[in-house]
Amino acid sequence: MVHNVVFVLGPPGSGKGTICAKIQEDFNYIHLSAGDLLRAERQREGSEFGALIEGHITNGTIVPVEITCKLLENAMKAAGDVRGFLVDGFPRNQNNLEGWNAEMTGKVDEKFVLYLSCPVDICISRCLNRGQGRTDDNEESLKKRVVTYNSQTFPIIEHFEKSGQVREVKSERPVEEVYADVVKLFS
Ligand SMILES: Nc1ncnc2c1ncn2[C@@H]1O[C@H](COP(=O)(O)OP(=O)(O)OP(=O)(O)O)[C@@H](O)[C@H]1O
Ligand SMILES: O=c1ccn([C@@H]2O[C@H](COP(=O)(O)O)[C@@H](O)[C@H]2O)c(=O)[nH]1
Ligand SMILES: [Mg+2]
Repeated sequence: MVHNVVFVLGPPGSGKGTICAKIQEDFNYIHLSAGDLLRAERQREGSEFGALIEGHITNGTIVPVEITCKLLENAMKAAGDVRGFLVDGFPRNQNNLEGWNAEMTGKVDEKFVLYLSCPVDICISRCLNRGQGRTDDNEESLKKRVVTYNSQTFPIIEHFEKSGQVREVKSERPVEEVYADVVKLFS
């Protein structure tokens, strides 16, 4: 079975999780946040990757693709028959992209990349006020996450842009305005 996939990318705090939750509710797409899957794996008793994942999350660096891709693939297999998957926060660097392509080519139909663009100062302020107790929502980790985003993730968005796959939605606006533009891409 070939699964429809929409990648959702943008800086930390740009609203990826918020928008994906709304799409999931309205369009029978399943939201798979790579970060959430890694946080769950970090907490899983007996996981051999817990300490490694924690180190990467705190430092804003990127977990090797073998781990993240396996978590995503397992979640997709477990979901059953749905319209597609919103893969939130992945692929984040060249390693992620190459590993995903090696493992998933032929198993997925990549529809487009939803790029939520937002100025970094707004994103940082949103993360600092998110109130979810994330270990990486502090000034120090956020600085590192932004460096990683600019140096490794933005080039991946540029890569997709070159093949015409990117749909940019400006997400510094109120959620309902952002979502109204996103809906047009799924309708
Ligand atoms: N358009 C918006 N306007 C104002 N606040 C927003 C908007 N979108 C999201 N937020 C808020 O900003 C915070 C970050 O949003 P969210 O968790 O969706 O971002 P994210 O892109 O998934 O971040 P991360 O990459 O860190 O996981 C949350 O507290 C959310 O409620
Ligand atoms: O594909 C991924 C996704 C996430 N990470 C790590 O998790 C944190 C948090 O990710 P969010 O998308 O903000 O929830 C991120 O900074 C990375 O350390 C990853 O390695 N690979
Ligand atoms: Mg998120």
